[in-house]
Amino acid sequence: MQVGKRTISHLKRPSYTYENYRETANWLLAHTQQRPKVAIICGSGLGGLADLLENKTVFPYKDIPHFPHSTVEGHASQLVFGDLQGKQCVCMQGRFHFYEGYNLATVTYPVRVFFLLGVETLIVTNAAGGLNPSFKVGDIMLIKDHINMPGFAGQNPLCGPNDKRFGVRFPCMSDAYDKDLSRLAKEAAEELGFSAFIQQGVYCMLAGPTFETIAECKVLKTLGADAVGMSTAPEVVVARHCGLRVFGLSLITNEVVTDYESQKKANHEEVLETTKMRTMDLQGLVSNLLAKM
Ligand SMILES: O=P(O)(O)O[C@H]1O[C@H](CO)[C@@H](O)[C@H]1O
Ligand code: HPA
Repeated sequence: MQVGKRTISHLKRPSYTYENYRETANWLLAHTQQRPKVAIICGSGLGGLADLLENKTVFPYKDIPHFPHSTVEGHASQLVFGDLQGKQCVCMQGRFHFYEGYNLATVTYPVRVFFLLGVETLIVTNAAGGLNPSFKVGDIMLIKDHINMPGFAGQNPLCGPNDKRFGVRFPCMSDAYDKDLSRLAKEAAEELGFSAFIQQGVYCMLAGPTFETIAECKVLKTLGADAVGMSTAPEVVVARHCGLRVFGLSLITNEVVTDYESQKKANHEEVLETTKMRTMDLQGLVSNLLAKM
């Protein structure tokens, strides 16, 4: 991991002020004519989604005031503005993870900036391990709900003083994932002939960076999780706090290991390989969803 001055200041940073978010948003508004209503966060290996955009303006994260940057392979570090299906969008090519050493205020920093840019809908994507035995590698799971496991242990991005300019102290999370958007995505997938590999289910976030033990996978299954990853929940919590509509999808990049006799081992290379196989399909799905929104 790079230990440049900038990285260290982000790791240590306890929180941000409203003015920090505002400065970032104002800087972006001054540097692009685009006024996005939709933001897309690309998961590991899923940065190709930004290729969908037309009339692009690209900002490396390092040039954007207060913006963190990604340290994980499969995550470029740039914010891409552009049009998709006639809608102005902003796409994060590279997200931030708790396991990188960032606190959750940093992990979720872009989401509040999007809110201040006028974004109304957040599309989150991730690579995830399949827990549900009926899931196959390469399936796309529309996220119905999540289990924010770090939240159980006190790591919720909304811990700390509440700024009412973003949202209420105790936000509801029983409606985290927008049902209408999910229905539209299902329709979009059916039209594209994707029904054979579309699933719906519950995403469980663990802190990472270790992949799960066999016993942990067994626990997650009994908790009702269908897929497991190391992201997404904090971004969704912060998005819902400030009133953004959320649609999420997980690409099932690997089957988790639940058998002590198995020789299989989870690894990031397999994760990235699977994302390559489904890149075009994911682009088609997101594009068709945007057309319906
Ligand atoms: O959630 P995204 O960013 O898609 O990445 C997933 O893939 C990586 C592990 O291979 C972890 O970062 C996990 O969270
Ligand atoms: N576990 C956790 N995170 C992941 C996995 C997994 O199996 N696959 C991709 N991200």
